[in-house]
Amino acid sequence: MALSTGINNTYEEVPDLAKEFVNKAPDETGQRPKFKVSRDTLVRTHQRHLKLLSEGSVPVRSLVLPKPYPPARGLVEATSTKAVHLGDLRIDSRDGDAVLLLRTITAPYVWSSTVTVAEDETGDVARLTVCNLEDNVVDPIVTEGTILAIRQPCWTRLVDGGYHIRVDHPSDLVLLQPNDDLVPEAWRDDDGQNFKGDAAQCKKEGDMMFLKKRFRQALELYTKGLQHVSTTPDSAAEIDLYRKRCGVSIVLLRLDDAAKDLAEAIATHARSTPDLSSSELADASIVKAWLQNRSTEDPLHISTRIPRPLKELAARIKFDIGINQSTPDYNLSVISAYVGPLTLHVDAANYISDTEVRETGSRGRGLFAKKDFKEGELICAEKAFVLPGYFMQDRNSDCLLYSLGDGTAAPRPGAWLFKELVQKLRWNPSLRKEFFDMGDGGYWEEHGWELAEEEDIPVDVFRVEYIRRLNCFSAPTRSSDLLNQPPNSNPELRNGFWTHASYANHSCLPNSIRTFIGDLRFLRAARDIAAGEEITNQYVAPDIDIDERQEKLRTTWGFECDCQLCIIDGSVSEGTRKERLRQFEELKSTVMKLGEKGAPTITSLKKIARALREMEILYSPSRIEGQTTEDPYATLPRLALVHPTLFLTEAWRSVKNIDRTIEYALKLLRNFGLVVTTEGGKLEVVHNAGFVNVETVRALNYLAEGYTSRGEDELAAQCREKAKQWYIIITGSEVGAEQFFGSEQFFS
Ligand SMILES: C[S@@+](CC[C@H](N)C(=O)[O-])C[C@H]1O[C@@H](n2cnc3c(N)ncnc32)[C@H](O)[C@@H]1O
Repeated sequence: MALSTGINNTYEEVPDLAKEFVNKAPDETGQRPKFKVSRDTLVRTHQRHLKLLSEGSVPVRSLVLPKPYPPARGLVEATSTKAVHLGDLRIDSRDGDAVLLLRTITAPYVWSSTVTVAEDETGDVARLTVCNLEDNVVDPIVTEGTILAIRQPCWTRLVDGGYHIRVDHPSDLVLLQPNDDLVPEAWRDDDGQNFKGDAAQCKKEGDMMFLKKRFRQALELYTKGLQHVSTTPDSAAEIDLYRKRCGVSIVLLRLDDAAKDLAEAIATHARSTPDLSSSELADASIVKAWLQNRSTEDPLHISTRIPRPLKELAARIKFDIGINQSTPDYNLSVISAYVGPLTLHVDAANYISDTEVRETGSRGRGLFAKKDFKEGELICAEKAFVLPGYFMQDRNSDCLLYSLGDGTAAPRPGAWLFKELVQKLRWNPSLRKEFFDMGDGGYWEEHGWELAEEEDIPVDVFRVEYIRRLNCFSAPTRSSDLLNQPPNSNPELRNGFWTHASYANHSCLPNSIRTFIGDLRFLRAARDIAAGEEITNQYVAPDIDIDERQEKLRTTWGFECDCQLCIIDGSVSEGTRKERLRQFEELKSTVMKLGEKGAPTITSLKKIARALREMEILYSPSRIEGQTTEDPYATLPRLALVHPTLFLTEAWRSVKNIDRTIEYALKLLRNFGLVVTTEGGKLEVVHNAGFVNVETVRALNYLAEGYTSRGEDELAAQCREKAKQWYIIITGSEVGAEQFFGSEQFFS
């Protein structure tokens, strides 16, 4: 579908207008709408929008979250709910017990949200907008004739002056079956349009729908088939229908339902197999518990005692829910070869057992080592809770997320992650606890919302978004892919969510490095870590300027870093800080101009080296308050010096000056806080501040080249060894190392 500007499309919210409206329009809370729109007008407007949609007259998807309000809680029951009609509703005024029954009278418009026209029992009509639904045009959820219960309904004003019924939280919308107790008598007899075949026909028709990607219709047909076999037992058909419905649920990320159906399929198979009929496999609740227990163990040997198709589904469900193994046992080259933009999700168990989450004292909870880890060792590996897959190049997948409550906005990676998180949480109550245990920045507590002991955790979309923002990570398809990007390219990264490793707090001087291969996220030790030590990670590479650095951490994650680098950078006088930045910018522009002229001359390099020496003075003890002799930067990164040193290292290398290349490569490592000595022909990293990155790997490789040229082969080999170790730390595995190191130009 070609996207257009969406002119005349009033179903699509324009975020800037919506923001202005929310902040400036007079408060009409509790009032009745000023006018009613007739059924004809609503339907006509809707038909026009359906036409726009089919013509592609839609803008980029904008998901707009209004000002926060809590979701409806508990279950909708015919006895305990307060039935209301459209005529009873007020503007922005929600009653937690009220339920509005609606029946849709049009096909849905599905783009940024699902929009339809619906009537209540009295025949009154309204535009209904359902946001945050995992809806699509091919397989819509709210089709014409759907009966819905809207919880805590109210009128919401539209920017163009109209009114609609808007639903944001998944629990505020309940799709009802025509025979549900809540459904009014007059709407009950809708069976006429339904498929009337027997179990076999339901299955056949369901398969057809599945092939057409009409997954929800397939689900309905398999359910109907199962209703048939409940009255005319046929275990083979029953197993088949449960298995098929399980497969559809997996596609729709409904893992709880999938586990339930597969458990039924396995139990039915066991009951109808003489050898198994009296085994635990005949008890669906035991099988379901095994499917969801997060363990790789199979003490009942379930997977070896069931037919292959069921075994494969069991593996699929267990991997998708997440299983934990106690050893870091991964074939990374196989996993890496499998992974691609369309195959992000790998079949692998998590390894998290040698780390634990506990209170830190001042930074909330943190991740801690349960054993000693050597530099480079895998600390933990974890499959994503959610990592959306979509085509980066496809404009149709463009999507933006706006939160009108706090005025924030997120581009496509965050928007899709939000959408998929809502979907996964909505359909899998068993996975909610681990997600909602993550920090939401105090949002839920601030409002005084608490849950009863046994209460199902509601999917509050605003809370989901707070948790997403504070805990998600940007991920490339493979970390090693980033090494092959052209300089200064800024590839779009996906946004994903990993629950265990996300407890690692930030430090600018981290002891672990995170990497990604598909949806597997690895943490490796950037230096030796002792049992009991907190594991830290750089959320973002620190800015040179401490104020900018803290500002970024404050606005994105709500804290200021107090690592040793931040303490020392923060104790430098403002004058010196400004001077560092000024000299850095000046040098940067000199270097850029030089780059434009082609190969640098020796004279120009010497000039830059002189300027760098002057900058080094700005890091001397005399420049730091209260310091006289001791150098507070002795083992700390000197961030303003990194880029000029990097330039000089590469420039000396390009003019084949071996001694200078070695000198500046060592300086580069030092300026990253990696203090390296080569005394006695032995490479030793005497201090490692945690800045292991592609530049430091390259610096080691340049050292190896240089020492080789000087005939110092032993030292060169040690540099190469270290470079390879660091390559694994920064990419997660040794895949691609040969290509990376082989492509480097050696001195001739
Ligand atoms: C991804 S979570 C880490 C786990 C978090 N500490 C918790 O208890 O859920 C990110 C949040 O942790 C806290 N945090 C992370 N690093 C921190 C640090 N260096 N100092 C203070 N707070 C930090 C901030 O509240 C941040 O929003």
